[in-house]
Amino acid sequence: MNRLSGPAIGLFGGSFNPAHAGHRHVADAGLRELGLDQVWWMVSPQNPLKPSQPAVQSRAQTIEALNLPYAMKISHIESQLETQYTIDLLRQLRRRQPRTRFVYIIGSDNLAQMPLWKDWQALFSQIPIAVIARPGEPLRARLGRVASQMASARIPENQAHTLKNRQAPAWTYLTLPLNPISSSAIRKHRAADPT
Ligand SMILES: Nc1ncnc2c1ncn2[C@@H]1O[C@H](COP(=O)(O)OP(=O)(O)OP(=O)(O)O)[C@@H](O)[C@H]1O
Ligand SMILES: O=C(O)c1ccc[n+]([C@@H]2O[C@H](COP(=O)([O-])O)[C@@H](O)[C@H]2O)c1
Repeated sequence: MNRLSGPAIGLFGGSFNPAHAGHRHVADAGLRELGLDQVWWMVSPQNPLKPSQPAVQSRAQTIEALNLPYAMKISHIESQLETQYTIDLLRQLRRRQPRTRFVYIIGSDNLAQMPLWKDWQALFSQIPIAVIARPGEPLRARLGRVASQMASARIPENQAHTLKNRQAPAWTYLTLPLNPISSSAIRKHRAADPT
């Protein structure tokens, strides 16, 4: 089962407009439930499926304000490699760090949306994926197209800590206590009460 022996790193991509405690909940799950050595908070320059985002640096500052623990890093790798699509980023990262055990981490809203991503099946064949349940999405995501198409590669939640050592395709769905926070709710609240 063990294909690589380097550090186990969770790749946690996001718009982070702004970063919030729900993101920390996801990254904590990466360290605790997946047993990863590090989680990289990769600030996406521009999610191809979202409207134009504020500058990367200003969004990164909202991550800094969360005072992340040592095992979590803010990463600008997507800006450095000039990738916009996750599959392109992963291919480059795997070439640059062939021994590292990368795990890709997403919230369940992104699993449901994944058929819109570039080459999503290739993404599953590149890297193990951990999906963290999110309010409003679990049933739709679990029963969605991606989950059913990838059903044979799914590993039980109680084996999540083995994901980092598995050959892709392999994924798990973590039904931790849900965290309801979202960036859009924060933006809406701020727009309504800018004081
Ligand atoms: N509360 C949460 N629970 C689980 N996953 C989350 C939560 N908040 C964000 N995520 C996940 O974190 C990643 C980055 O999310 P993102 O920066 O887009 O925040 P967001 O709150 O989803 O933003 P918006 O509301 O603007 O869409 C995504 O994979 C998303 O699914
Ligand atoms: O590769 C794609 O087609 C793709 C489409 C939508 C989103 N993503 C990635 O998904 C991650 C989460 O995005 P977001 O906006 O939901 O935080 C972020 O790293 C994006 O680059 C990737």
